[in-house]
Amino acid sequence: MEYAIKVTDLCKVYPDFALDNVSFAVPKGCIMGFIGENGAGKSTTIKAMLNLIHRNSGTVEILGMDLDSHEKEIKERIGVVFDECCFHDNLTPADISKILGNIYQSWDGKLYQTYLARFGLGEKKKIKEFSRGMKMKLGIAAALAHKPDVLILDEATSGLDPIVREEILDIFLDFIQDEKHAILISSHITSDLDKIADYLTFIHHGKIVFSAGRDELMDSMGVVKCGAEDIAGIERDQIIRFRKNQFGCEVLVRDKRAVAALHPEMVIDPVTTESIMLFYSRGEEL
Ligand SMILES: Nc1ncnc2c1ncn2[C@@H]1O[C@H](COP(=O)(O)OP(=O)(O)OP(=O)(O)O)[C@@H](O)[C@H]1O
Repeated sequence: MEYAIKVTDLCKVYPDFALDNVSFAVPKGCIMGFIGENGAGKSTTIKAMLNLIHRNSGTVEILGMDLDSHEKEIKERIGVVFDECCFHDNLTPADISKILGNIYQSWDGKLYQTYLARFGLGEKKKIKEFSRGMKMKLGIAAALAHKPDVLILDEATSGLDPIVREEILDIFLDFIQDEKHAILISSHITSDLDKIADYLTFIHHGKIVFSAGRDELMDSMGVVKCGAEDIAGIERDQIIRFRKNQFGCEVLVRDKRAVAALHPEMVIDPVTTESIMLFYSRGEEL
């Protein structure tokens, strides 16, 4: 498999937080959803992957190039959007086109204008007059207009209403039709990831808990609904996490078919990205 992004043993130490040997890889032609609760380390990983903050150790390869030795070439071929607008308030979208046209060899002013029109953004309006959602859309238009091969998005759809979000998700799905392309997207909006992500990487307290195909996860894992006393009957190696509630217990199991075969009487619900996150973040281990 060819990878667009390969992060290996990335470590970053802050006084009260550390990224602990973070490793994951995004295959070409795929969208990777990067999930984890607030403070789990998603933005720190993304910033360290882009050399925006110093990393203590680890390597990052993007499009087959090492970040440290090919930073300039890599930055020409990736589009990055953060949840905070990175353009000065007094600029207009037209100013940004001039600036980015001087930075990126592959800047396509016409394509940029097409996205501005599609997102309903006036070229002459100052960014300080933009709403949060408009700023996010501007960031996405700018990231796409230099025709990158890889998009890296940190909470880039968080300020957008459901209609615009759906439009942006369609743009991402279009983008990925080119099998040389790839997207890494961190998001708390797990329903968006359920629509577009091929892979999910889950980070918890600075450590990767899993990085796997979303279909594979959804197809294998299940949530057993049972009484607290029934947990003991489930095979120990099947239990990932459990949560008690007022009605009994919910157990996230590794292989729902194997559990169903052994316990035909048990009710097993499908998982969602959100339920997996909740079990890992809030659930208990046996
Ligand atoms: N410059 C910094 N100095 C010290 N600690 C920092 C710094 N930046 C981030 N951290 C800490 O790193 C941890 C991870 O933060 P990070 O922003 O990566 O989380 P996140 O998963 O992106 O969270 P969110 O979903 O809330 O955006 C937090 O505990 C945060 O306080």
